[in-house]
Amino acid sequence: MKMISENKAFGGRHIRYRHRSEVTHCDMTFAVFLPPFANKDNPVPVLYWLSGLTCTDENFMQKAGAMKWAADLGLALIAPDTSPRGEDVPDDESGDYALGLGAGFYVNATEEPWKQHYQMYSYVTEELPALVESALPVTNERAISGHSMGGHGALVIALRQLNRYVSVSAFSPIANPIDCPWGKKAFSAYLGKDKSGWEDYDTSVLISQRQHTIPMLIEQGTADQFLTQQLKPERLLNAAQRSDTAITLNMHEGYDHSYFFIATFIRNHLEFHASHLGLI
Ligand SMILES: N[C@@H](CCC(=O)N[C@@H](CSC=O)C(=O)NCC(=O)O)C(=O)O
Repeated sequence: MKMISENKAFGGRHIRYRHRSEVTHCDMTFAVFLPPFANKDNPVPVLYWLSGLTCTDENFMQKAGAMKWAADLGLALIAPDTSPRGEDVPDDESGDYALGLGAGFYVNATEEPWKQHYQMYSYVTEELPALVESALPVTNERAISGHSMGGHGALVIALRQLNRYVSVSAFSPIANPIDCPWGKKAFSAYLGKDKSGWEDYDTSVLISQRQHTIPMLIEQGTADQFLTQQLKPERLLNAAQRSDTAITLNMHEGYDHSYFFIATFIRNHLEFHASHLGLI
């Protein structure tokens, strides 16, 4: 694991690393924020943040305003990239930002030409935590959150990886990817035309299948340009009602899909996770 940059921030450290991934078969970059006083004698719990379409590890750290609150709470932040990258890594030939580079959708692709590199589910749930927990002053107490495509990823991962995450939250998640244009295009490419495997990566389906007990917090702006065509948050409420699962979905008048919305409410989410991680 090679350090790319290190900057002091809010008394802690923002560091970017690059490493060879055995899972995605390419070099991967991720960012970490370590709060003040995190060291090998005092490892701290982690919030994993999954970003949305077109993002890298940088968007969240630079735009969300999360580091100040993470410093105060004693919480580490880890922000992986949103897809594999590199000369050998395929991209969408038409240049659609919702497929290929920056659009890994946190699935393990089964189809050519994607499957050699696009293994983001395994990367985020297995390889990256193992790496950071062995190399950095963090514990295996984990929470997970994300935005849009990353909100979808965070929810799916928390619902499938029982006991690996104590809490999950999301901003403007793609709630039912098997039934929206972004999700249908990505899942067709990565998972194939046979839709039987798609439901394993769909939050609304996973919630509807059985009662879930993991604490779940979701924010959604009413002025989000992707609200009705791509995100469909009402599907989460319908699914939760079917399985008697408790979720909190806060609708916010006038907020859009941007990081301005995330920055407005990120403190609540960090405190939500910190409370479940035993920090407050
Ligand atoms: N550039 C596109 C819009 C892409 C976009 O809005 N990306 C969002 C995530 S969308 C769902 O996953 C994002 O987080 N962008 C990065 C940022 O820093 O804002 C367009 O032109 O419409």
